[in-house]
Amino acid sequence: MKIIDKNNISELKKQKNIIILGNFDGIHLGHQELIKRGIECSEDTEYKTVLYTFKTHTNQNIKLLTNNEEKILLLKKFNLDYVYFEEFDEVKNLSPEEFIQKIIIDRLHSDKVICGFDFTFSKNKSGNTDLLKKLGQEKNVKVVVIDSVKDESGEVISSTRVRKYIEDGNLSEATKLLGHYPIIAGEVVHGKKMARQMGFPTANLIFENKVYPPFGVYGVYVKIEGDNNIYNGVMNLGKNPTLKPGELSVEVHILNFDKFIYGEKIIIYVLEKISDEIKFNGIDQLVEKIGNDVKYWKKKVKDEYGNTDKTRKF
Ligand SMILES: Cc1cc2nc3c(=O)[nH]c(=O)nc-3n(C[C@H](O)[C@H](O)[C@H](O)COP(=O)(O)O)c2cc1C
Ligand SMILES: Nc1ncnc2c1ncn2[C@@H]1O[C@H](COP(=O)(O)OP(=O)(O)O)[C@@H](O)[C@H]1O
Repeated sequence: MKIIDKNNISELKKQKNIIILGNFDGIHLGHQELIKRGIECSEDTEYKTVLYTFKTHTNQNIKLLTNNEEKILLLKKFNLDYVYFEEFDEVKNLSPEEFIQKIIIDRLHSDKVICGFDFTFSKNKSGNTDLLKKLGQEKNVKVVVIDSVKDESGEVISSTRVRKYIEDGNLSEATKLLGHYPIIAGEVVHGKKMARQMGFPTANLIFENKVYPPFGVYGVYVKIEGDNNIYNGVMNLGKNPTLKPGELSVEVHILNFDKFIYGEKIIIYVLEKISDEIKFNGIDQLVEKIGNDVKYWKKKVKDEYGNTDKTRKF
C-alpha cells in the first residue's frame, strides 16, 4: 500500500484505477465494506485500487476519531494499492463536472469510482450520488454506490455514532461499530521522568485535539512498530492532577516490558476503563493506586482476555 498525493502521482498513469471515495474517519465497518467492495471490483482486472481521502477532513468543525497516521495504520490490513491524500482546499470549490474531469479522470486516471450512499462532493456539497452517476454516464466513468451498512439493530453505522460512543465512554459499542478497538497511535515522547521513579515507567504520546474517551485509566493492548508482540498495558489519559496538574497527557505503562522506546511509533488499542484519575496529597498514595490499577488489569487479562486471540479486534 503506497501513500501518495498530487505531487507523487505519476505511477497512476501506468494503469487504470478504481477510486474509493470518502473521508474514512475511524475506518468503521461501513468504510470497511466500501473498501472491500472496491477491492473486489479490481480483482481479475488490470485495475489498481486507490482510496481517495483528504489531508484535512471536509468538515473542519468536528473532532476526529483518527488522524492521518492512524488512518494509514488501520488501512494497512486491507489489500489496497494506494491511499491518496487530497488537499481539500484544492477541490472544495470545483463544480461537480470539474471534479469528475479534473480529479477522477485527469489526475487519478480512472474510469471507475465507488462510494457510499451518502457521498457528497464539490462546491457547497452540491454533488450527490445521483449526480455522480449521471455525470459518470456522460463521461464514461462507471459509478458504483453501496448501500448503508447497518448494525444489528438496523441503525446505520457512522463516524458520528462512533464519536458519540467513545466520548460517552461506551467503548464496547464503539468497538462493535468500528470492527476494531479504538486506537491511539503516535511517537513516544519524553515526559517528566517521574513515572519510572515510581516503578511504573510510562510511554507518553502527544495529547491531540481529537476524540478521546473520558479521562481515566484504561486497560489496553500495545503494539510497537517493528516488534511483533502484542503487549498488555494500562493507559492513563487525562490531567495528571497529582504530579503534572494542568498538563494533558496520554501515557501507557506496558506490562512485562523494560526497554527505552523514545522516538518509536506505538499503537494503543483501548479496551475498557479501569479507574478514574484521583488527586492525591502524596506520591505514596499515588504509587499504591497505580499498583492497584496494574494488579486489577493483570488479573482481568488473565481471567478474561487471556488466550482469546480469536476474539481480539485489531
Ligand atoms: C495506571 C496509571 C494510573 C494513574 N492514575 C493516576 C491518578 O489516579 N491520579 C493522578 O494524578 N495521576 C495518575 N497517573 C499519572 C501519573 O501519576 C503521572 O502523572 C505520570 O505517570 C508521570 O508521568 P511521566 O513521568 O511519564 O511524565 C496514573 C498513571 C498510570 C500509568
Ligand atoms: N514498561 C514500560 N512501559 C512504558 N515505557 C517503558 C517501560 N519500560 C521502559 N519504558 C521506557 O521508559 C520511558 C518512560 O519512563 P518515564 O520515567 O515515565 O519517563 P518519561 O517521563 O520520559 O515518560 C518510556 O518512554 C520508555 O522509553
